[in-house]
Amino acid sequence: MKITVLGCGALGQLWLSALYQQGHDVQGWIRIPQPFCAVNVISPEGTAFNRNMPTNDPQHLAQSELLLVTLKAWQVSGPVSTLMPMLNDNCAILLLHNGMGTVDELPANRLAILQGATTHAARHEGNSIVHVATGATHIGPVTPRGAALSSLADMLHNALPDVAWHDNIKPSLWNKLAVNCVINPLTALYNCTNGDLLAYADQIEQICQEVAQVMAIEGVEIHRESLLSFVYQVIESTSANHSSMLQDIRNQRHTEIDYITGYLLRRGRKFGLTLPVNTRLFEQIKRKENDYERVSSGLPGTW
Ligand SMILES: NC(=O)C1=CN([C@@H]2O[C@H](COP(=O)(O)OP(=O)(O)OC[C@H]3O[C@@H](n4cnc5c(N)ncnc54)[C@H](OP(=O)(O)O)[C@@H]3O)[C@@H](O)[C@H]2O)C=CC1
Ligand SMILES: CC(C)(CO)C(=O)C(=O)O
Repeated sequence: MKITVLGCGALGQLWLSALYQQGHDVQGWIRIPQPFCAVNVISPEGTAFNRNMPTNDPQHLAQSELLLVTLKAWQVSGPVSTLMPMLNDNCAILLLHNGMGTVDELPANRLAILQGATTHAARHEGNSIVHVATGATHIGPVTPRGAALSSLADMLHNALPDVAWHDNIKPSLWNKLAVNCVINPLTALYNCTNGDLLAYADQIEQICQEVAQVMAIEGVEIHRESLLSFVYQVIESTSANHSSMLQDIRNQRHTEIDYITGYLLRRGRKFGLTLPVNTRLFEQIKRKENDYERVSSGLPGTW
């Protein structure tokens, strides 16, 4: 299959190497137009994949059957909107990122758009991407034309297992959002590993209670206790992790809070819910983010 992977960071390189090794005709799409990028991936078993892969070929993009988007949530709408007019009518777009709400930012279109959530873990180490842990990727349609594309899950599964297809992807995305609403802001505020969050049971329960309220109104069937136990399961299975938000804050990078807690608050507000616990967490993370973003933009600290 002809595929373009937009965003050649940790997840992007993982997919580029896996799809290439499965025999697919794959290119990357990077910010700086250049004809290739180095893809260096170290598998969980320690095997290295090192290869220069083609990038930014407009003809390859126009013929692609899949645009796999592995950008951070806040990076998605700009480049995807720019590339959309260059895609053919039968090209599917698969958004693979933490958080929700990016699909609402895209211009009106008739394309097949899918979204997914993954539990694979990969991180940058020097010039390489270390595939720290294998996991599962859940994908499904977020526009009507995506509904017929379950065969994509099989193709992706053969490259980087496990991949599961869901006719209704909403519950998987909301469950992942719940996990991120708990783990990401709390670890960033307490500057701790995911496992250390076991000491904050009351706060975890309050966050989950508010998320469950919004999920119920969104029509996602959920029991408060099972959501809580799912969140604890992830805390335990990723206990040694430093969450992506903690890493973003430590490295003074823009976080995904607007698409995690921010998305929850926007959906809650639509239904008249105030969600005080998540609102406070959102404000605390934005304050941290604003501190360094204001400094780097050269703006004064107060206005
Ligand atoms: N890594 C992981 O283990 C997991 C990640 N996720 C989620 O997946 C998403 C991607 O994460 P991850 O791969 O770690 O992130 P990375 O930051 O490693 O990758 C994003 C890549 O996109 C590039 N990029 C940014 N803007 C553009 C643009 N306009 N055009 C082309 N490329 C661009 C970035 O380049 P540059 O660096 O130059 O900005 C970077 O290489 C996030 O939502 C993350 O939360 C989910 C589960 C696990
Ligand atoms: C599941 C979790 C919390 C793992 O660290 C994650 O998705 C992240 O760090 O962004």
